[in-house]
This record gives sequence, C-alpha cells and structure tokens, in this order.
Amino acid sequence: MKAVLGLEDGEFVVGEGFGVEGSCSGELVFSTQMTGYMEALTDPSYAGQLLMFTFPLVGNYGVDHDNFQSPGVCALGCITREVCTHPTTLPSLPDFFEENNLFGITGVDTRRLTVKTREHGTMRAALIVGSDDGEEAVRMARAAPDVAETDLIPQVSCDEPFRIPGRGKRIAVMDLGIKKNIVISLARRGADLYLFPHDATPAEIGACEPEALFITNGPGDPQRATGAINAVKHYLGELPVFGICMGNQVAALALGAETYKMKFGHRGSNQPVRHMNGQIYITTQNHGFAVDAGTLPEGCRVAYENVNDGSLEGFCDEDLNLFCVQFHPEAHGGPHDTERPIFDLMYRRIV
Ligand SMILES: NC(=O)CC[C@H](N)C(=O)O
Repeated sequence: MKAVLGLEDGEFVVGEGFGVEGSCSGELVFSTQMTGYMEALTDPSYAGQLLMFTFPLVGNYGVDHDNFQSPGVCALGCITREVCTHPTTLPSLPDFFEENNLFGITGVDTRRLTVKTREHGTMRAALIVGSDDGEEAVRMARAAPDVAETDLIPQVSCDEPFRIPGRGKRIAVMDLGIKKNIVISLARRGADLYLFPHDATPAEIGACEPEALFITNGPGDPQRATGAINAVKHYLGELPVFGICMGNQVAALALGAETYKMKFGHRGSNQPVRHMNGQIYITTQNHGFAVDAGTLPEGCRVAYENVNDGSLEGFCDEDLNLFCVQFHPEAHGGPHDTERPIFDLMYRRIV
C-alpha cells in the first residue's frame, strides 16, 4: 500500500503505508527515543501531532498493552524509516495499526526530515495512506490549523471526575491528558487521587478536600489550559501545587510568567537536564512549548535547566510550596533517574 507524507514547505515523501487507508494532518514532530514507541504513541500529549521516530527501526518488540500510557494511540500518525512486521511473540505494530484504524508510513528517511525540522522549525504535515498524491498531501498540510489554535485538551481529558483510592495524601489531579505512569508513580507513594476534567472549577476541585493540587501533562498550547490555570491561581499558597510538563507551563502562566513555542521542541528519552546543584540527569521529554525563565516572578527559583539549549526544565517557589518539572520523571519509556527524587520530593512536600 502506498503512502505519502506532505509538508507545508512543499516537499513530499512517498513511502509504504501501514494501518488503514485514510489521511490525517497536524504538526510533524520527531522523537529521538530508541525504544518506547508504544508509550509515545499512546501519550495523550501527542494528540494533534504526527510522530516521527529518528531511530531507524520501530516495532521490533511488538505491541504490549502494558506499555500503553492511555487506552489507545493518541498521535495522529506514525512515521518510520523501517517498521518491523515480524516481532517474536507480540502482535506487530502494522497489524495493531490495521486493527485500530491508524495511519502509518515507513520507508521515510526520518533522520533527514529531522535535520530539516531542526533547521526550519516544526512544520505542519499531512499523511495520506493509500495514495502517492504528494500535491494533495502538501495542500492538506498547508490547510491544517496551527496547533496553538486547536482545542486538543478536551479530546484527552477525562469527562467526569473519578477517584483512584489510596491510603495516603489526598491529591486533586487536573487531568489534561494524564500518562498512566504518572498515576502509577503517585499511587506507588500511597496517594489518594481525585482526577478532574480540564474544565473543573475550583469549587468542584475543593469538594474532595485536597491536600495538594497536581497538574498533568497535556497536548497543545498551555495557554489553552484555562481551567487548570484558574485552579492554580485559586489554590496557590493554600495548597502545595505540583506539575509535570504542561503542568509546569500552566503553573508558570498562573504566576504571570510567559510560555513560548520552541523551534522544534524536546522529544525523546535521552534529554539531559542539569539540576542547579550541578547533577545531570537523563530524562524523557515530550514538549514543544517552554516557560520563559526570565519572566518568572520574584520568589521562583529555577531548579533544572536543559543541558542542550539552557531552557527551563523545572522551578519551585518555597514560600508557595510549588514545585514543577518540564521533563517526565515517570519516564515510560525512558530512564528512571528522576522517578524517585522528583515524586518523593513532591509527596514529602504535602504536609
Ligand atoms: N507533555 C506535555 O505535557 C506537553 C505540553 C505541551 N503540549 C507542549 O508541547 O509543550
């Protein structure tokens, strides 16, 4: 089956399709992770994006549902150099894509397209499976809305509040598209979790009598997370506030700081961050927006920065008991270096 990937700059690449015939368009992003392709594809923060892997072989250990970070694939499409059709025991990625009506393309020089994305900045793209009409793919790419104009959070947030009971501290979680392993990391510490939809009001959140507020990861522009920004504004200083990834950005916005769109973002399981004490950690990341550290108000302290580009990777405010990170300490996929220090620190801060 033919497939074609079109870019907004007019280039198109013809390859071999997998999954089902059809098309999608959105932002083309690359991940440098070497494993963890199912964790990434099912990460709700990839909603609205076509996910391209720089690692040349994807799917070589099949599809294991234990790795899923949400019930299904959230990325719009999957772009690979080579996809494995015969993993040893588990179902193959192409078979899974076919059964679940998903779009994939293989035979693409993803490293070249990654270099191009790094030079040009993130582009809109369209993937058509079942066709090699490159001109049409380019047209679709150019017609795709900008990610900052798309309401992605409601697509992946829970519809109704729900509880994941634990014997420990009560944490209200604003679900902007939470990854399963964040739930696991919090539950492992005994947390009694109350999850709320993205538009829950402070009063609705308050009904569970939380001892802390946690803002999750999520897709798209953090400025669209207005419910979460309001919740942080409301509870800041009253409850400890924690955030991961979009949660970090939301907390900064609630404090009056600014976020910006990065040229091509950080996505992968090999992103080095430096704690301000000098220690380097290798982290999992998936973000295209960042907090402008220079706009953080007085009282906030930068806790982590990215080793590659110096961008903000975490900050805290001791007086307000606020602590957030831009990277993903829950990993999955990726190294577990920061799971214990970050989640232990967050949990210990709940008094
Ligand atoms: N993983 C996330 O929470 C990503 C946050 C936001 N969507 C960004 O791209 O920066």
